[in-house]
Amino acid sequence: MSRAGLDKNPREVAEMFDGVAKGYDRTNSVMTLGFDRRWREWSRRVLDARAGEKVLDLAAGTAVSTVEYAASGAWCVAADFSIGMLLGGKHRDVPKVAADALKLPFADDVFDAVTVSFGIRNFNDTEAALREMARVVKPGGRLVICEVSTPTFRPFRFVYMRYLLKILPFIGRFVSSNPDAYQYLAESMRTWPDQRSLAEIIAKAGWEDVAWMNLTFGMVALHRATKPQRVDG
Ligand SMILES: C[S@@+](CC[C@H](N)C(=O)[O-])C[C@H]1O[C@@H](n2cnc3c(N)ncnc32)[C@H](O)[C@@H]1O
Repeated sequence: MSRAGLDKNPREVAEMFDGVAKGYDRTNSVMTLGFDRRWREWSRRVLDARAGEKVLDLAAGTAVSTVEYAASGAWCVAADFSIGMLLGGKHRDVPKVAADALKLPFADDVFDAVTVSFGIRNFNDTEAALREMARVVKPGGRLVICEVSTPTFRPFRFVYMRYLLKILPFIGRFVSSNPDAYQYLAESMRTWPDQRSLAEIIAKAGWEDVAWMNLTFGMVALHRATKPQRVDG
């Protein structure tokens, strides 16, 4: 079965996710020991979507987070370029759109908020995607990113980087239909920027008030930011 390389070729990434879509939700819960529920819960709280708002859940996969945001009464759309993943979430009653994060099929300034959970690490140009997200969000609109990150407690970080990420592909052999994808998962996690570096990329892409909070010892981080208000004149 296919896996993407670290150049994150969009076709390879989409094919890889098509290949793991069946059973993705279950595998995800097993691999995270159920912590994914808590991380999604925190994302929902930080996003703070309200009735009447329009929210873009980008790289939404099976729309597992999208339905959680939609429970607030906001209009939430799940966008992803893996049709397999979107189909995997067909039982979830939210609008779904096939879309590439680097070329979104939406007009400028239409969403109140944009969010990405465990997706941005797979984009082949992080900064360009962040600029594209800023384009579709209204001035003053919000960005929330939930992504794996770098554990903050030094001894744990050592064990995590040295051992846990190494056994991930091995575990993938037992729980996934595409074990090679778990090799990619471990490699992409090891090479992903830490909390501060990602905050700098977000700011460089034009977002302001960038801040983050660590979840589960920093294994996951939630970054939030705001699109600057338009300056007249
Ligand atoms: C690990 S899954 C996360 C899915 C979901 N957000 C969740 O929290 O379970 C990553 C998703 O990112 C999507 N993705 C990766 N690169 C993308 C891109 N350039 N445009 C749109 N979706 C992308 C993949 O297709 C996949 O569904």
